[in-house]
Amino acid sequence: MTLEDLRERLSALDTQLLTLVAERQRLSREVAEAKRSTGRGTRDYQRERDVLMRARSTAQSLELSPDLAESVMRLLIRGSLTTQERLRVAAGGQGSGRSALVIGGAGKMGRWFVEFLASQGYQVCGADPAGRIEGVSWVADWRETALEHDLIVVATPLQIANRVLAELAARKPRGIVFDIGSLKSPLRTGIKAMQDAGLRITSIHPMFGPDTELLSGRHVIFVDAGSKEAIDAARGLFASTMAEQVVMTLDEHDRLIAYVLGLSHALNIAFFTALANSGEAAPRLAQLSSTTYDAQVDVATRVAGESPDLYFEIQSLNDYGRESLTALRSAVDRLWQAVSGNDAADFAAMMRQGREYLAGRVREG
Ligand SMILES: C=C(O[C@@H]1C=C(C(=O)O)C=C[C@H]1O)C(=O)O
Repeated sequence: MTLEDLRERLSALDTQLLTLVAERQRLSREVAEAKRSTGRGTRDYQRERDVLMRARSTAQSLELSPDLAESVMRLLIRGSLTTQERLRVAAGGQGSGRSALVIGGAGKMGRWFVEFLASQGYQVCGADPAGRIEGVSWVADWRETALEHDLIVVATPLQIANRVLAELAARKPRGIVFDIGSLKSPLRTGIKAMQDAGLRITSIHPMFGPDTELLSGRHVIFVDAGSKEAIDAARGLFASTMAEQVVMTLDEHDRLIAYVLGLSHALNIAFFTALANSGEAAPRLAQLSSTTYDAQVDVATRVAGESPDLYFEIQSLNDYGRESLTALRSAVDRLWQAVSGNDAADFAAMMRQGREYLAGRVREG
């Protein structure tokens, strides 16, 4: 057989494989329906384990790599979970007959919320001078609307969000209002103005990016701003997803985020800055690779591609931001001391402490 013949056979096989994948996706939609009618949850870890174990043993008998089989099955399970979650969100949606306004609707997370709310049956209006989404009713300036919506989502950059909340407090909308800011300290005065006006305000932080399709394994943080009705409604929006809900206070949120976002961004910024300043070594590094270096470069590349304005806000506007940066500086100092002082014992102590700490927080893949 020629190379062309062989490739033709491969292409035919690929079509067959994808036809089967489509069939699997169709069946998983039926499974979603069966689970919903019997009141069962979407995700079933036991079943997933069985599917993966079965794939591994089938692979073995076919002389195929069990790791390859497992990776393929993980992708397929992810695909079917995404489909099932979407169906459940649509079926469980409380938006029918209700309206929502997304202020900052053309931004990355604003768009995510426009689509998420529309999929729950909300009549969504976007407000953003910077752009619009085709097929969605839109105003450039939210102040032009009568603010009669059942739900108002504030999805603008942080400092604007604080001003929007303060202005909303003066307009006294009857609906439930929440922001989706990555930090809450810069929103303190806006949230307080809403509380003082007796309005239904809460504050949420979806811990995922705008490209996220499957919420399983993701967290959504809900900050209690004193209105039970508002926090319950916001939590209700995510009830039919598989996202994990966490409730905390404003200060607790920012202290944790100083590490979860602040520290990890800072570490990557320090990493690529050190690399970029490495002079002659830099071009040669590109030709080498090691597992750790490649993985770190991947993360750093994503960080370097993010918005400098947002990332600066995340560092500078957090009341607790200096705490995590100081922790990073002390850690680098200690490493410096251990290495330059030839202190192998302290170096080993750092490694051991890290291993023990990280072993306590392994997450499911
Ligand atoms: C399809 C199902 O739903 C989910 C997806 C699975 C899969 O794609 O194999 C397995 C378990 C569930 O988490 C199911 O429960 O069978």
